[in-house]
Amino acid sequence: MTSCRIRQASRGVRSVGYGSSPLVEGRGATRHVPRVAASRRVAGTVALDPKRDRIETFESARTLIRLVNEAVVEASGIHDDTLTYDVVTERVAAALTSWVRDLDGILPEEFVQPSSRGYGRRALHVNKDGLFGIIIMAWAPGQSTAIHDHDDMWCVECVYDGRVRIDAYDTEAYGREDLYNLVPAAQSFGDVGESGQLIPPKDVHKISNDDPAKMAVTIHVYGGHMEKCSCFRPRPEFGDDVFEKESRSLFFTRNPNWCGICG
Ligand SMILES: N[C@@H](CS(=O)O)C(=O)O
Ligand SMILES: [Fe+2]
Repeated sequence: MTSCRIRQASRGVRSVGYGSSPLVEGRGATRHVPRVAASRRVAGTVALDPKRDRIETFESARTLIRLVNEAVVEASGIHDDTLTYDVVTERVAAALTSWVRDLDGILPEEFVQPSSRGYGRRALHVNKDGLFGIIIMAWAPGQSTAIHDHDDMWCVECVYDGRVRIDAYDTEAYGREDLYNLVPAAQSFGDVGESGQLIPPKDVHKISNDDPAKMAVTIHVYGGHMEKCSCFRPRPEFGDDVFEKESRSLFFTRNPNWCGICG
């Protein structure tokens, strides 16, 4: 459950967006090269200063956290019946889009690395009062989620790099508590700087990077600490569109190469 004091009033899925990013071979692993701020691109070349760039990415990430915090806290502090999930998600979506597009936001490179064990999932920030969490996801070509929900939390997703596909589903009771008919409801694609909202109970979806060659990176803001969600497993013995709902724990991607002095 979200600890956000925001009343749910409407629901829906809106499209997200993505762009392109190169993959280069690093030492022993494929390395994803983060986007470079547009202001640093000069006639197709980039003036690189690795140390300055590195510091700049953390400064930029702090700006992202501040903008999201302002959007959520302002919306949460208003005790008004007219305030809905729509308000907070729209404010957060505007903050994310503005950070990516207008501010040329750039993330520290460890957040955008692919993982061979499924899409990369790394926490950038968890609000100390449990109001929201910002998770960065890195999608290698072909990687995707299972069909899942968001444990009753609102969510805003924004494309930072590449392009993702979002498949949304409607759920219908099947006649047994843990079984549901899933009906494909909407398919959309997100490009760089585009944001989309997912508001329960209309939040059953799957995200994938179906580009065969390009990475995608997305920024996800949830209305709390999301430590579990429900996944929907096909149960063809009951019918082609019948799925069983199962609770799953969510984990963060670990990369042992991050620590240079590990014993
Ligand atoms: N909800 C997924 C990513 S997405 O499909 O919204 C996760 O937290 O890993
Ligand atoms: Fe999700």
